[in-house]
Amino acid sequence: METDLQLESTVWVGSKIYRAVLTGWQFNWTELDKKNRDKKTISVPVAEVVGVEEGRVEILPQKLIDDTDKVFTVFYVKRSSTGSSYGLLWTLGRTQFSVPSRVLRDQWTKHLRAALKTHSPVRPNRLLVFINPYGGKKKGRKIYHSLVAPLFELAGISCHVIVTERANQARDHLLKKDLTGFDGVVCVGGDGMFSEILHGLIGQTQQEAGLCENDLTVTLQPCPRHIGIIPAGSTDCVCYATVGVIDPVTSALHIIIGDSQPLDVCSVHQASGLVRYSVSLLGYGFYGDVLAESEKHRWMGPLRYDYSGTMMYLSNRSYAGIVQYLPADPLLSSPRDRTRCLSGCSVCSRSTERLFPHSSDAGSLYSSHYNQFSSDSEGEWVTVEGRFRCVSLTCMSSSCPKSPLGLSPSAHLADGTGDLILVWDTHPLGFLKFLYRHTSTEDQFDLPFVEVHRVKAVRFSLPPSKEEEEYEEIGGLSGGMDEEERGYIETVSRSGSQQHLADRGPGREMTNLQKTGNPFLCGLCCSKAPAVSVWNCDGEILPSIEILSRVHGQLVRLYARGIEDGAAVHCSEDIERGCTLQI
Ligand SMILES: CCCCCCCCCCCCC/C=C/[C@@H](O)[C@H](COP(=O)(O)O)NC(=O)CCCCC
Ligand SMILES: Nc1ncnc2c1ncn2[C@@H]1O[C@H](COP(=O)(O)OP(=O)(O)O)[C@@H](O)[C@H]1O
Ligand SMILES: [Ca+2]
Repeated sequence: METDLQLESTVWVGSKIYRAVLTGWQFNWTELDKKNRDKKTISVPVAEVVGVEEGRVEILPQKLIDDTDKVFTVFYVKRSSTGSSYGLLWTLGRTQFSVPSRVLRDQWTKHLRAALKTHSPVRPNRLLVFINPYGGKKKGRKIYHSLVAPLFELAGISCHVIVTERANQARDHLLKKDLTGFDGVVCVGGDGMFSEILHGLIGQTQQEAGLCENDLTVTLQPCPRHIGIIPAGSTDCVCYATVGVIDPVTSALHIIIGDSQPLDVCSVHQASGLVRYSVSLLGYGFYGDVLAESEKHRWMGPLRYDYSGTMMYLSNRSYAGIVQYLPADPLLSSPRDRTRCLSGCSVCSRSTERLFPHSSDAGSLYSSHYNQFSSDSEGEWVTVEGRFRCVSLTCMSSSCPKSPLGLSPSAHLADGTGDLILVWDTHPLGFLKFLYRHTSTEDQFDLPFVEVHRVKAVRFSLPPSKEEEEYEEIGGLSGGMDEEERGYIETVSRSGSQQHLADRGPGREMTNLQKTGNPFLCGLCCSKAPAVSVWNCDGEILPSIEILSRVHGQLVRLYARGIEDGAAVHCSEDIERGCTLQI
């Protein structure tokens, strides 16, 4: 039987006989018994077919073609559980079909390819790929060329590949070069590399739209190009939180089939304008100190975070600060509602309607972005002041292999809000309990010294008494910076004027860790601790302490689909915790 996008015939897979049916949206093949009765059916959505080739074809580890006249091979997405990770692992499924004639073989390949074009219009044709050869365990190049490039080739995607030679090369390229013809940008690296792509694409989009990124109140234009992440970094949080596993093949398959996951982005401003964007972690205190310390130990690779985390825990620091936040609508969702943002999340879908009220399809999203920060609809700011172990803002769960449920397990990828986590100063064992709960399913917010708020914006400032001490000791915290970078550290004084660290005079205090060289003594015995910490912004140290951050709903789109519902099956602990799983 044959119509435009439909085809049905008898086929053989190995020695077994099947009836194969293409219905347009679905391709399936059913094993038949000797009396022609149906046995098992395998069904693949056309949207998840990766490619169709004439003959018997192998792709990995290398492409081998045996162009047998009456055989065609179909490649498609196959799911398997990982056991340990939250999401589902995708692998490349491959089935070789034999048919009675070459004519029928050609009909099958023609129809399947036509169905792919018709039903998967969002697939990328051309991609710009940046590889950071130094990220994570320095395996970016190998991962791309051995695991990813063959899949892109199979899917007929053409790629322009740039192996970076310096930090910020990818960002600068995106800001300066004409991106016409590229459907998306892929980064092979970690969260820092993703952040470069994020800055490049957001900046380039605002330039084209004539919008000023420095203006905190401006409604930024969502980026029309998708970002793909092939994980090859240290934390790989953005990949883990949007796909559910750290696996280059899974991520490559999401890119190939043109999956689309919107993502909220925080912009971070100081008085003089935009400082950076953040998606995974904007953290002051513990996470800032861990990052600053870890930069001195980059040679350790991903282990630098474990080492620095231990050192910073033992140094037992807390910092004074004033936190102001603008709460999000509590009727829409809450960071304590025990839901999980999964693929097709209803909270995020409703947010799309709210953020883009006049758009009926994704294509028109970019012309009707609702002003999310108009002063009349802002609401009331809340102010808290005190000493904190850490102050963190994340606009997604920020789950990662270190913390499978993340910094805020019920945060949403695309709801236009972020979660503000305030950990007040507490006893070292209390703080250890808080940190340890990130590695298990125990609720890290169910502690008396922890608060979590769903917010639209956050402001952080130093209490008046800290103003003088502000940068006295930042030299000890900005361990990863060279002299030149340190010179750039500046603050906004309470009167609003900016002052350079270099202008602040002599007498910079050493941190206790520097004085004693002993983290135990430093944390537990010495009295003088640094007065200020630094901000960790997705793995970069910010040059300012007093900042204002706001969430921009669904500012970028990733080639991902969120964590698939099938993952719920593997999360028995979550069900015990009473989670409602959002579908
Ligand atoms: C006693 C056990 C303590 C375990 C604490 C676990 C807490 C883990 C939370 C991790 C949140 C990660 C948020 C992501 C941050 C990344 O953007 C950033 C840069 O990543 P990359 O470019 O890949 O290097 N990573 C970090 O800042 C690492 C934080 C590690 C904190 C221990
Ligand atoms: N060729 C390069 N040399 C040095 N640094 C680079 C290069 N390319 C990218 N970077 C920078 O390396 C930093 C870390 O990269 P990332 O891929 O996130 O690895 P990791 O997860 O190990 O930190 C990023 O901030 C990025 O700007
Ligand atoms: Ca969010």
